Amino acid sequence: MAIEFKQVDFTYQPGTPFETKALADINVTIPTGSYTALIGHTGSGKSTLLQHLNALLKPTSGTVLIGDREITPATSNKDLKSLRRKVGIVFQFPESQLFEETVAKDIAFGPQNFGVSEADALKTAADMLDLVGLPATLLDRSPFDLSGGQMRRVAIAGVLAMQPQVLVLDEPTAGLDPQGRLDMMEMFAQLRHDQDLTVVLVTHQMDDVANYADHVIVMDQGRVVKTGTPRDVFQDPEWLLKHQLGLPKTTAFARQLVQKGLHFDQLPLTEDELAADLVAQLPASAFGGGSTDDE
Ligand SMILES: Nc1ncnc2c1ncn2[C@@H]1O[C@H](COP(=O)(O)OP(=O)(O)OP(=O)(O)O)[C@@H](O)[C@H]1O
Repeated sequence: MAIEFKQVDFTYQPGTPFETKALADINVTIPTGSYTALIGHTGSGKSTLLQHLNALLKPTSGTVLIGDREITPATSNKDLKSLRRKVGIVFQFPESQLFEETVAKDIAFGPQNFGVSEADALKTAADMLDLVGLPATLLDRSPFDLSGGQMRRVAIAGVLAMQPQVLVLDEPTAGLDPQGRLDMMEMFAQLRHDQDLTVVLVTHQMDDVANYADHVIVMDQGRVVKTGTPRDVFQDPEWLLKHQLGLPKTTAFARQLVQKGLHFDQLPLTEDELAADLVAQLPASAFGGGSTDDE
């Protein structure tokens, strides 16, 4: 399901001394099936834009097209339920929203709220727990007895239980250890593939953008200042610096190598790309033990 912003402005607390224009003239599309990363310096408007993806916020002016639904300043708050099902948002630290006695009940809460029978919702809960890589033995446990990473997966299972078409992730790996981060990012890639999801990821982790996204939206001071593939966005380090953004670690390392005289046709984005580029530049003699031609 595609989401399109047309000339969207958003102002917090208009007409008060606290009035803040958070979005200005946003014209951007999140294509169906894309893995879109939304990046930008703190305060650039990412969270505000994210809340427009399922009409938690409505534009002050302009239009957001979410699938076939058109959201304008005049859209009523009624009748947004089906939209909220289609676009599932995993907010930062979603585990803080767990509240039920058992893992099963927590995951089943959303579907039951939408009229699914208890038996069917509990069946869905079991399926979703499996989908997020947790064992069925956890179903009857209290969510509060789980590890932080497991709690987060349960919270994500609760969002997936609504069978969204678009999964929106707001800094989903914040606070996890490196292995936990990697596992979580791999899980989203797998879910996207298996569930045919459109994914929107808000992140400050440029490595994740390079490794997983295929479309990037860059924001600065409430405006979209660039859209493109990760390769488009990360080819101009000076431009990124100007917008207070960094490079993926691999790209930053490749840049150091360029300063020491190596050449890359394009700066590599991932470890695999860097390794392949370096190997291609090394002389055959660097590969010890392979050749017996001279003997
Ligand atoms: N509830 C609010 N009331 C008034 N102003 C707000 C509110 N929420 C955000 N803002 C302001 O809107 C602007 C955009 O904030 P937003 O949270 O969307 O940025 P962000 O890019 O998500 O930042 P971060 O990376 O720190 O999460 C900022 O100037 C912020 O101070």
